[in-house]
Amino acid sequence: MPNFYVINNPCAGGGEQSNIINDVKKMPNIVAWHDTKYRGHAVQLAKHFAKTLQDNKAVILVIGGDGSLHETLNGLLQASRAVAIPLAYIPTGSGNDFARGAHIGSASEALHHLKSVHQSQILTIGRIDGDIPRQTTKYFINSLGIGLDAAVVSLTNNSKLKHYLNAIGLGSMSYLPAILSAFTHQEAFQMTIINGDQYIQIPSAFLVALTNQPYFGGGIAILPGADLHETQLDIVIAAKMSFFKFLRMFAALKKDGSHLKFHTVHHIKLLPNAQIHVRNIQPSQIDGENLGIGTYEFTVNHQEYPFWL
Ligand SMILES: Nc1ncnc2c1ncn2[C@@H]1O[C@H](COP(=O)(O)OP(=O)(O)OP(=O)(O)O)[C@@H](O)[C@H]1O
Repeated sequence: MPNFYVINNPCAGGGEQSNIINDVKKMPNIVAWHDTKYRGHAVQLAKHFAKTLQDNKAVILVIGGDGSLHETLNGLLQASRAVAIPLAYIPTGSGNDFARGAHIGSASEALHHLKSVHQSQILTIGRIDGDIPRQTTKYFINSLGIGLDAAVVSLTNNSKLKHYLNAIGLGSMSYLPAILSAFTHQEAFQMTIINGDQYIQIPSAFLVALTNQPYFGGGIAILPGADLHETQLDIVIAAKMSFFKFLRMFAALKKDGSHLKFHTVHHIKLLPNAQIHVRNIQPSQIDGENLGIGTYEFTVNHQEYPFWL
């Protein structure tokens, strides 16, 4: 039986998950419990665990949304520990895209499933090095977006509507009004991708999603065929289009994933050390968390991480 070291975001999903929290607390193998107290706290807690834990049965159990899982993964990897500590997860956020991609279901299903896991499994995560927009290394579990989806994340995370929709169990719907608002303000921008020996120029990018799994934005299947087990990352780029065409593309995405056949949508499988350059100032998001605005010049790679799922 693993020893669970818990990082719980009490504010995830609007803080409406007290029943699940009580059930998790009853598990006999919880050896440490930390509630996050501020944005970024999970990074510090995870880094501390990675630097100090000497328990070879340790598993870090994250309870929260994609943002808390993202922070924990980054904290664990920033500590450069020789042997990685596996990550378990119970989704209590608003969007819960990782839970969808990993097929672990709702919080109660994930808790039920967690009790039957006996070993970790290796999943792929993304790693970016460079100016994003500041010089740094970051890891993502779901996606990194530049342009429209990042503007949507920024509007959603700052909206009161998310709070109200969370309260009535419709948190994942909170992205829809933001999509409509962001569309009217988002300008097209130029980007360059160096992928192996291919030099690809996109003159009027609008939405850029570097993705590790099918979902982003609270259940939007941007790349239906993607798989967390696949040792590869993809990039989906939508060029600027009319609002009418955007609605048609969105309808195709919702219906059967045929948005990828639109000539305004590009899908590229990324090779190791792919380089992304965006010289216009744009917003960006990583796993649903705002990264701010800036220009971009970074390298993308995939790597493995053990998950207790
Ligand atoms: N005590 C806290 N007070 C305020 N913010 C917090 C606290 N603890 C964590 N956070 C921040 O809350 C943000 C959102 O967390 P999280 O992603 O877990 O939930 P969510 O946004 O509801 O879910 P999802 O990302 O799946 O939509 C993160 O940036 C995290 O750092």
